Amino acid sequence: MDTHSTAQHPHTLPAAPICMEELRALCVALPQADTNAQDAIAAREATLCKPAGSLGRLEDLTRWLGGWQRRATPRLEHVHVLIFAGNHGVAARGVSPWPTEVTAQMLATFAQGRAAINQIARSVGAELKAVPVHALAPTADFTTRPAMTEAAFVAAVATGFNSVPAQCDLLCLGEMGIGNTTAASALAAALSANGAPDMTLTPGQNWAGRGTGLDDAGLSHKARMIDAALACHGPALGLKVGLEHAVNQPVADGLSPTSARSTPDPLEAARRLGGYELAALLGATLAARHRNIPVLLDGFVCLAATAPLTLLAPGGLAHACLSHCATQTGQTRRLADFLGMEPLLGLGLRLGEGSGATLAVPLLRAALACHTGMATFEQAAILRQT
Ligand SMILES: O=C(O)c1ccc[n+]([C@@H]2O[C@H](COP(=O)([O-])O)[C@@H](O)[C@H]2O)c1
Ligand SMILES: Cc1cc2nc[nH]c2cc1C
Repeated sequence: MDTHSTAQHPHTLPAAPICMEELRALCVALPQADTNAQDAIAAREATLCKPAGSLGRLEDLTRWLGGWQRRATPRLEHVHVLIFAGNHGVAARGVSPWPTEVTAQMLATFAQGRAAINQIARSVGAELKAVPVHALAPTADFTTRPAMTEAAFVAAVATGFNSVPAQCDLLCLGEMGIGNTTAASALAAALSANGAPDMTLTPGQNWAGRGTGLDDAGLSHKARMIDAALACHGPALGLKVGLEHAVNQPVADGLSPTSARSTPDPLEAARRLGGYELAALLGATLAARHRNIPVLLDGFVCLAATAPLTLLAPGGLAHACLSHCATQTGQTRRLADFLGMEPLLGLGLRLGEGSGATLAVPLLRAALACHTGMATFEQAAILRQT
């Protein structure tokens, strides 16, 4: 029995979902943070020898860790990095300057311990695992049809769900997949329209970024491909397609723009516009929530992949922190603002692989060290002026 755990969690650990209905049920029946642990942490924080609130977000992070770990004394002994890798049919449309072979080549590099994330994980004392999803077979080109079948989407979610280690104090999530910033952009555009007045989609150019290094012409082409995907799937998702999306694409599932459903479905958006590794990221984040594990999300692709959780249940991503935004004006910032999340780091990071999430681990270790190691005012014999 763990003496630091403040309450027995009432939630039994669910199995991975095997169909959309089970997945949806798991996404809406989420355990909440342990408020007893959070209150105990806040109470101790107030006694520590520093002006109240002077450690800023570090104080919030300790409370966040404890609340989701359900521990008044959180711990960071077992920190894991999980990278999900997948390939994308839309890559055949020239949306990335790199060939899709790079996805498998980087997986081999992770296995050899020679990628950036291997060095970062080692340097912060985290264990790394990279998982190919759907055997790296590409999704369908989502500019003309859904990226995944329901069965393959749910199987990829289950891969992520089942990859979360049983003994884990903090999970850093990352991804690898040539073309996946186009999928993330299309998904972010669709999901953010969920909150827009009248469900109107914003143009692809609002969501397209340079990814792994597109030039200006490549960036415009990528925005057009995102618009094509939105034109194809928007109506079936109940989203209003604007003129900028009208690029003579076939309309998905025989729906016309005027026969749009009135209830948008974030999981259906993820199936149509996402990718296998994005689905696995969703599954891992969902499993972490059901297993009391706080999560660090690595940038834009991870954020877009897991955004359906927030749209399906209020606070669905409350157990997750966004590690970084490369810039203050890019699409990660836009999506973070939409989801009400504030990144921990900047640093101009735009690698992926879980690099930003893992770089944030020392911040959490420092926050925890302050919380557990500092003297109280009483121990330090410090009195406030009266
Ligand atoms: O995380 C980021 O900010 C980020 C920005 C650009 C590219 N990436 C990585 O680059 C790959 C996708 O880029 P692209 O241009 O092929 O869509 C994928 O492996 C991501 O991990 C990652
Ligand atoms: C070389 C390379 C390494 C990566 N790591 C994550 N995404 C990547 C994309 C490329 C192209």
